[in-house]
Amino acid sequence: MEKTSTDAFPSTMNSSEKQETVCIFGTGDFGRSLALKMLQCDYSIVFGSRNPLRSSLLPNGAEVLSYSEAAQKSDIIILAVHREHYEFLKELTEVLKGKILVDISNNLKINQYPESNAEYLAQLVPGAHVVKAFNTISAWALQSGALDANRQVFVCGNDSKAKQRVMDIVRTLGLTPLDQGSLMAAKEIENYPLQLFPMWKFPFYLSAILCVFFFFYCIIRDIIYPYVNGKKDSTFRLAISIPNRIFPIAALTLLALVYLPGVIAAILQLYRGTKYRRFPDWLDHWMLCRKQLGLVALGFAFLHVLYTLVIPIRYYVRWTLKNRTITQAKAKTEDPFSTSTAWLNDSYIALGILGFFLFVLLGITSLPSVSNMVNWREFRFVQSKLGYLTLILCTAHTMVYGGKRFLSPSSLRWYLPSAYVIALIIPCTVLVIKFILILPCIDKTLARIRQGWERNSKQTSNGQHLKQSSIYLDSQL
Ligand SMILES: Cc1cc2nc3c(=O)[nH]c(=O)nc-3n(C[C@H](O)[C@H](O)[C@H](O)COP(=O)(O)OP(=O)(O)OC[C@H]3O[C@@H](n4cnc5c(N)ncnc54)[C@H](O)[C@@H]3O)c2cc1C
Ligand SMILES: NC(=O)C1=CN([C@@H]2O[C@H](COP(=O)(O)OP(=O)(O)OC[C@H]3O[C@@H](n4cnc5c(N)ncnc54)[C@H](OP(=O)(O)O)[C@@H]3O)[C@@H](O)[C@H]2O)C=CC1
Ligand code: HEM
Ligand SMILES: [Fe+3]
Repeated sequence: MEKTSTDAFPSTMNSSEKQETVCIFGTGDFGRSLALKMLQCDYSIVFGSRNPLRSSLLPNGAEVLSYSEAAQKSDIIILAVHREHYEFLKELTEVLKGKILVDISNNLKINQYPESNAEYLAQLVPGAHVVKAFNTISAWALQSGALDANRQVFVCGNDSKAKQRVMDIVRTLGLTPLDQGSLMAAKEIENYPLQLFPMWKFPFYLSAILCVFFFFYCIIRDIIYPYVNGKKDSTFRLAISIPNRIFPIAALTLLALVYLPGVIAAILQLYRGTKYRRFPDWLDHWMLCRKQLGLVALGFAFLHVLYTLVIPIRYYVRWTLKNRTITQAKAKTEDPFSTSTAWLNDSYIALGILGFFLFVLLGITSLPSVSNMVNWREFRFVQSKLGYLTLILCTAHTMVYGGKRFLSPSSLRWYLPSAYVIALIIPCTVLVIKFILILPCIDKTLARIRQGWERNSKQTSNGQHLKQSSIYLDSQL
């Protein structure tokens, strides 16, 4: 599309303090809500409607005309009409020439049409300057003022002056415009409101897979095995014992998976000898949802702690203790006190408590109100260094919990080791690789690569450098 300057049209100011006149096509929900908000901000509003005389419920102070009459009143026209009805604009091509057409439309499905609604509009009315905006704001939020959750308005368009004027309106309405570039970005902007928690999808699916896998694993080891071998009904374990295995295991595994992409990235950088090559998409995406992975892990850790707190009041636990005491009294024997067991027991619980404390600290620093108070270095220190310490403590907690039984053949059931042994595979792998990576000789090379040094620097010209998008997580914080 050719870029014509929007200087040609002067902004239609009514008086010194009054804002300009803006035309809104369509008297539906969104058109009315936007008009009300704009009138409150001192704009003059002219509606364009199929039936100017029959339009009702319109905010006081707004004028209603036919589409072509309304278009002549302003050089900014906000199109509050569904894409399916854009056809009528073809007849207005002459009137709309050189005007700013703001496309606010959304679709019902991702990629519903081959081209974005805004690009389609630009094809329909080639003489106008199409700007995409407002589609992520709901009519209800505009009217009720409940915009705290999302004040961001993504804006894109090919004519920078037209885009600037729309961004000025957005700002005047008390919203935050975010320039997303040319109209080519419209498709992505239109997809935003249709995505349901995009960054949470991977963590949720992953935790669902982990939980299902360990659920069946525990059912086999803790319920089916005792039944087959001793006709014992252990189904009551489904309520607390098994969840209190699945949840901590999920917490530990997910925590390790937060730190695994960092070490994979480091290995890739070492192997390639440069930081200027993009990571594969899967790694990029994984890196970008580490915060969400971490928070889901924290949720599971909380559940584990709650389930652990109720252990002493469980009937099964009280019965076992009482029964053992009675059996010992009858047999006139007693368990000798084992200092090493006491040490192991206290140690694993202490490690769990400390690990959980740091875990919560990580969660607190990820709250925007807290992360905004610390600078980038401090945030990285907490997230990276304390994060690894959390992983070390939680892994140690699980290992010491295994204690003397850890890897002993007697704890195998149908050749299956205890669930926590499997849960330790990923955390231990991450910690071992991290340990290797921080060995001085490797760490030095990695640090140089991350400062921009390249092993084969002669082969790559500076102009071709591609920045890795995943490392820069600041936008997420
Ligand atoms: C409860 C909880 C909450 C979390 N909240 C957040 C959150 O709010 N936000 C968030 O982003 N993550 C969050 N996370 C995820 C995680 O803690 C962070 O992503 C953490 O930074 C990952 O650490 P890393 O060492 O693997 O980091 P990486 O960023 O992968 O860094 C690895 C190493 O490379 C270095 N490095 C990385 N990039 C560069 C570069 N471009 N140049 C030079 N050196 C570089 C770093 O100094 C670091 O030593 C959370 C995790 C948990 C468990
Ligand atoms: N509602 C919301 O919360 C949001 C809506 N949007 C977008 O805003 C646009 C308008 O949405 P909304 O106001 O909810 O929709 P409505 O159905 O409430 O309003 C659409 C308006 O379009 C006009 N129109 C023009 N031609 C036709 C036609 N052939 N058939 C029917 N109506 C026509 C009508 O106005 P008239 O009768 O005056 O001609 C009608 O009132 C959509 O593109 C939507 O995706 C974006 C973000 C949020
Ligand atoms: C206040 C903090 C914590 C306490 C008091 C605690 C206590 C316990 C206890 C008592 C057990 C044994 C449960 C049983 O006998 O069934 C256990 C097991 C376990 N804990 Fe913790 N824990 C804490 C935090 C954590 C954290 C933060 C993690 C990991 C992220 C974790 C991971 C595990 C794992 C993987 C097991 C083994 C589960 C199994 O297979 O039975 N714990 N913990
Ligand atoms: Fe143009």
